Amino acid sequence: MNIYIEGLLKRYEKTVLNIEKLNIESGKVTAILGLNGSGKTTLLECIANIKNKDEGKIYYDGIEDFERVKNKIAIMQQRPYILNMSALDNIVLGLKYEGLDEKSINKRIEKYKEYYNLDFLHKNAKKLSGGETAKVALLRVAVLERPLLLLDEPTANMDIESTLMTEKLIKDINKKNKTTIVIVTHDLFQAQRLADLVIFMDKGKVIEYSLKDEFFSNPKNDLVKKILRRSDKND
Ligand SMILES: Nc1ncnc2c1ncn2[C@@H]1O[C@H](COP(=O)(O)OP(=O)(O)OP(=O)(O)O)[C@@H](O)[C@H]1O
Repeated sequence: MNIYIEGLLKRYEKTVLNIEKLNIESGKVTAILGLNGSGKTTLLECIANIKNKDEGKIYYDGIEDFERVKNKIAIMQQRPYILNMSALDNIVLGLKYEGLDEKSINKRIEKYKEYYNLDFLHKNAKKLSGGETAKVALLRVAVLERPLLLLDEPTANMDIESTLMTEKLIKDINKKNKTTIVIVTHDLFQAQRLADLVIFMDKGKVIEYSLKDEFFSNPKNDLVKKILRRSDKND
């Protein structure tokens, strides 16, 4: 699903999002990087219509009416809302809601189970660790197989192995289902491993947006240059 954004403004006490034009390409993985408070989550949540924008337009495959496309979009939020039931029930709830029968649900779950050691599936999801909770939250949206998947720091609480498996899962979803994926991350290496395109945000604006290789080898913006130079020195 293609996303085209025009004149997007979001204000609280001050303006936190101010995007003149942004095109998120269909079928690609786009990583959003940026410092704390730069507007990454707000952008993702405006796209998912969780937050109301103050001004501007967002087109989904050319359609501006969110109601017509809402069933094509899934979002994993930074602080996912976990229901007081088993981990497995949390994961299958969306599929049940969509009216899938038990056989189709089991088939769908089997497809995604191989990525992690899910020995906590029958535990109450409220009692899971941070990393386990993140896996439930991610699988819950992955199994829906919607054309647009928005992921807000999905691996922030995961160990290295789980992070790499999550990246494999994200790549597989993108390749097999041609899903458009937008992922917010603080991990430059993750963006390097995963993304086709990279966006860098600062103070609510997109200050750099390019193909991944171009972003890392030849950034245009001074702040981005400085950050990439510093991360090189820390290697
Ligand atoms: N409900 C709210 N009320 C007031 N200000 C808010 C609200 N939600 C977000 N903000 C402010 O909007 C700005 C952008 O926040 P946002 O969460 O989008 O940043 P972010 O880039 O995702 O940050 P981080 O990397 O820390 O997750 C911040 O200054 C934040 O304090």
